[in-house]
Amino acid sequence: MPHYGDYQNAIYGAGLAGVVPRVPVDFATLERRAAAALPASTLDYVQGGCGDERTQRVNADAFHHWGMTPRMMVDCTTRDLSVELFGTAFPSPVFMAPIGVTGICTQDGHGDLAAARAAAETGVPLMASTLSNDPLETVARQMDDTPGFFQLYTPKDPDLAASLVGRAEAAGYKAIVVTLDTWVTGWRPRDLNTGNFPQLRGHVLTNYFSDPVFRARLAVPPEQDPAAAVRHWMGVFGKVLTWADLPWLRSLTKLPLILKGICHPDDARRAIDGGADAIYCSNHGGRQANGGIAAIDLLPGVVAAAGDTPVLFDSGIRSGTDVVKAVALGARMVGVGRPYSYGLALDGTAGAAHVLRCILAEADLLMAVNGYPDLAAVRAAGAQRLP
Ligand SMILES: Cc1cc2nc3c(=O)[nH]c(=O)nc-3n(C[C@H](O)[C@H](O)[C@H](O)COP(=O)(O)O)c2cc1C
Ligand SMILES: O=C(O)C(=O)c1ccccc1
Repeated sequence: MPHYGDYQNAIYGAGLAGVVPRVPVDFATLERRAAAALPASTLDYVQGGCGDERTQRVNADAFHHWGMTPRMMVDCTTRDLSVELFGTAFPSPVFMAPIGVTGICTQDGHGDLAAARAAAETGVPLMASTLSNDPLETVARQMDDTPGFFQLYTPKDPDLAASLVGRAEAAGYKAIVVTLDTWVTGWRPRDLNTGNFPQLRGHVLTNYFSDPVFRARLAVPPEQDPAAAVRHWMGVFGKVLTWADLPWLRSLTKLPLILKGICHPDDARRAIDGGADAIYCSNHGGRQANGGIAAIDLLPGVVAAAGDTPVLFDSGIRSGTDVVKAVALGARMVGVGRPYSYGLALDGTAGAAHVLRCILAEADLLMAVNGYPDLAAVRAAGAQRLP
């Protein structure tokens, strides 16, 4: 069982030798440092959100109106953060949420491989986005024994959808995560003010350009006419999914199917009735719709509706404390988004691994201090909504 809190001792020990962390341990400093390191266009895309970014801000701020009560005299010498999902044991509830511009978060353009190596080093699973600078097969190979998930952006071309899912299965991904909330791009003033949308500049489309079905639709290969390939991508990218599509989505794979972007209890029930194996409660980090409710405030309703079906969560996780609160409110697994992108930007694989280790160490030490020896105890303790 990993002792995540030991990372704190490692940092203090290095400090005795005059060595301080290359990447900050807290989110505010991490974001400031990443802002100075990333090209302005990438920073705007990663850091920005929809409208005046109010939903993005409340996602993170809302964690402050949930509080936990410590219990004393509990033997918490070691903490067990492990969870089970679809019969697989994971050492912790933390995973890396899919981030479609991971590729360009590192200077070499291979951020997807760096993130997959961070997964291998930490045991924190990566949900690999359809939008990637390296093919999903190459990304999977970097994960070693850490299970990976494949996030599907469902294209309008059903054969292409089937091809992407088939490739993900063959590459060994353990589940298919279908994102429901991004068939069209939300209104993002930062990117609009600079006229920058990375995909249109040919970034992160490798899974399409390497796909036999996608290639068969083009007059000439993407290598010969990248602009035409990007235009084809624009036409095919975002299918509007309705409940009528769920049987088809379900039929695409025998792998567990996770639906991402579900925030309403009725939608959770309908997804489960339609064969989803897990619900992923998320508002896309406030990037798609503004004027929304903080995702963490919607989680309890989704968890209650989901019953025994596991619920994954992301949107606003900035610390280990946030992870513990999300588990207390019923999340089986908890996704980290922007923070690991910033770790990648500052120090590649090591930077992302460091960000994840800091989050895990804080979660572990919080459980130690609060008298929660495992995640069942966290869940039983719950979190209280503050007035
Ligand atoms: C730059 C960026 C790109 C993203 N790309 C994807 C994607 O390709 N697929 C997807 O399902 N979600 C994508 N998301 C949403 C994340 O999976 C996740 O829901 C969100 O980042 C959580 O919010 P947080 O970053 O504030 O923690 C992206 C998020 C960011 C910040
Ligand atoms: O930037 C995003 O959040 C994202 O996931 C996306 C992907 C493709 C088109 C628009 C948005």
